[in-house]
Amino acid sequence: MSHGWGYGAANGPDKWGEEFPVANGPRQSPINIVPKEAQHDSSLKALKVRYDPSNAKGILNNGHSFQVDFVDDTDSSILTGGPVSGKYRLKQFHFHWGVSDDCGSEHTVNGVRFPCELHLVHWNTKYPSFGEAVSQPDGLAVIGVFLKIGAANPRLQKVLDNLDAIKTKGKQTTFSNFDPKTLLPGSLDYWTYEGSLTTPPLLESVTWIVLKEPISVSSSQMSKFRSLLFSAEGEVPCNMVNNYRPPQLLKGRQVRASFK
Ligand SMILES: COc1ccc(/C(C)=C/C(=O)O)cc1
Ligand SMILES: [Zn+2]
Repeated sequence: MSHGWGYGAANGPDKWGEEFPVANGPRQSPINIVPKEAQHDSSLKALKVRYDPSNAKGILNNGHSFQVDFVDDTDSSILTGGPVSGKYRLKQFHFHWGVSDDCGSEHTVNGVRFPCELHLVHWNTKYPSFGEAVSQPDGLAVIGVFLKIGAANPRLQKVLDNLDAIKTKGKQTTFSNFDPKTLLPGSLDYWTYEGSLTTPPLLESVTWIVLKEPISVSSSQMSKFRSLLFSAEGEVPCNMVNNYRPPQLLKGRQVRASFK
């Protein structure tokens, strides 16, 4: 690719393999989840997340999505249990969404796409930093949460209220006192499989934990996501939509379910 990766025809997911050959690797994400083919594994533990709202630091338009970054220099916001061993620290969360309500999620369920998907990115504290963990096969654990059109979500709105301040690529603002646990559904039942980052560098370092139960988002709230721009201030405006990678080949991987 002559210019940075993105989601357009010239630099989108079909082109990423030119610069990032692991795009065609054995454990790429996202995938289509087929519940009937996901085996219940009774040895899977319940997911445990404990986040300290004071760890929330800032919110950034990174030109591909927007992310909320967390202070990760202590074990105050961690994921334990579930399919992982040890402690994984929360680094950031971000979203993927479509140009309309009929697409946007990265994982699909029986081929069904949701309008949006939340990713909470955690790194394994057996490594000294996120930067070290991101290239290790057990380096990251990402919780994926589907968003389904329904009632407006007041907890999500606390995040969306900050998007006007980060409309263009590179803009960031402070974002404090927020507990990402408020974005999780009532049930923490999950599917899990071994996969990868879904954006370049597409490193195969992620234990995916995809929650079965979606959270709600209104169509009006989805329009707020779509008000962001991929482009920087002063550039030709390009709406930030369809920032999702389509499902990748399973290549023999097993998807396990924490529930019957
Ligand atoms: C080292 O650079 C990185 C770039 C992106 C990511 C993530 C967290 C990608 C994704 O969410 O798919 C990590 C590291
Ligand atoms: Zn993501």
